[in-house]
Amino acid sequence: MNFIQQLQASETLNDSLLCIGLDPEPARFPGAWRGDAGRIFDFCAAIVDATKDLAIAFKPQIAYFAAHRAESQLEQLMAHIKRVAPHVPVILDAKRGDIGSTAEQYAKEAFERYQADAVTLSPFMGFDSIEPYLRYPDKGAILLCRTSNPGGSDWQNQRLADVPGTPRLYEHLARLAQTDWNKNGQLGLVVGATFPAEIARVRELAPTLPLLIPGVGAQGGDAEATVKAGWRRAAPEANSGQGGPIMVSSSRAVLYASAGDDFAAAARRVAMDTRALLNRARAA
Ligand SMILES: O=C(O)c1cc(=O)[nH]c(=O)n1[C@@H]1O[C@H](COP(=O)(O)O)[C@@H](O)[C@H]1O
Repeated sequence: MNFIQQLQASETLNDSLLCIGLDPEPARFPGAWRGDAGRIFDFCAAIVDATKDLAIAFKPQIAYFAAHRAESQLEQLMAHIKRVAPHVPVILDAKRGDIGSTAEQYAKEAFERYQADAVTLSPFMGFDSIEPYLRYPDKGAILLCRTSNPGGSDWQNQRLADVPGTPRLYEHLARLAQTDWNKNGQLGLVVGATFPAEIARVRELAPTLPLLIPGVGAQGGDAEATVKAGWRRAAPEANSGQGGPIMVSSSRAVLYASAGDDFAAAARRVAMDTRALLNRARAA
């Protein structure tokens, strides 16, 4: 199964559009684990175990592991997810972007070392910085397009020429990702839940691509507007050009729903509520 097929299967099996972000911060761990970077695996594994029937995908953020010299715990976590939730694809959030020869090493890191099903990438350096990832045709490569942070507007929302009607940078990228760059049909795009109008525009330009949509929960994005803007019912005919999956991602709101020993049960409750909210918007 390639990444898009994995997403379609997990959306159906877990009846979910919710991606759970794994951003472990030892300072926020519960009880006796607080401040203990040696518990990163235990914390994340408990969250995975509590939510594995609720998620379309998991998304570990590599910086939260590397900052604590916890790469071996990330390897352990990836193996754990494959073991207990083989039906839920894993996106390594690394936002890599570099010249081709270095990108080859990053691709190897994501797909061979960590066995990720997809990776997030910064497309700022152009197609040759993306191409090495396309040599793994079953894996997903998800390009930053219209990010959730306020500074996302600094570049991404600029027009390519100072002429009304000229595409904005994020629109140009969405079009390229849907067409010329998508050699093996494995590209996806990141669009922030904090900008629903732009999600709708990206969906117009990239009707079949998977969209990773962070920014609900802690960043205050509108979950309902996000689904309305990005989700389209798949048309019955194959290759109809519609209905790319969406993964609406939340990290802190799920992980730190409780600071107590009931953190995993609390994470499950928030994940259930968020999944239900997204599903109601999908049905509306
Ligand atoms: O690629 C991402 O996942 C990402 C893109 C983006 O535009 N905004 C964004 O917040 N993210 C990531 O999504 C997560 C957001 O976490 P919460 O705000 O806690 O839900 C972090 O790991 C960010 O690095």
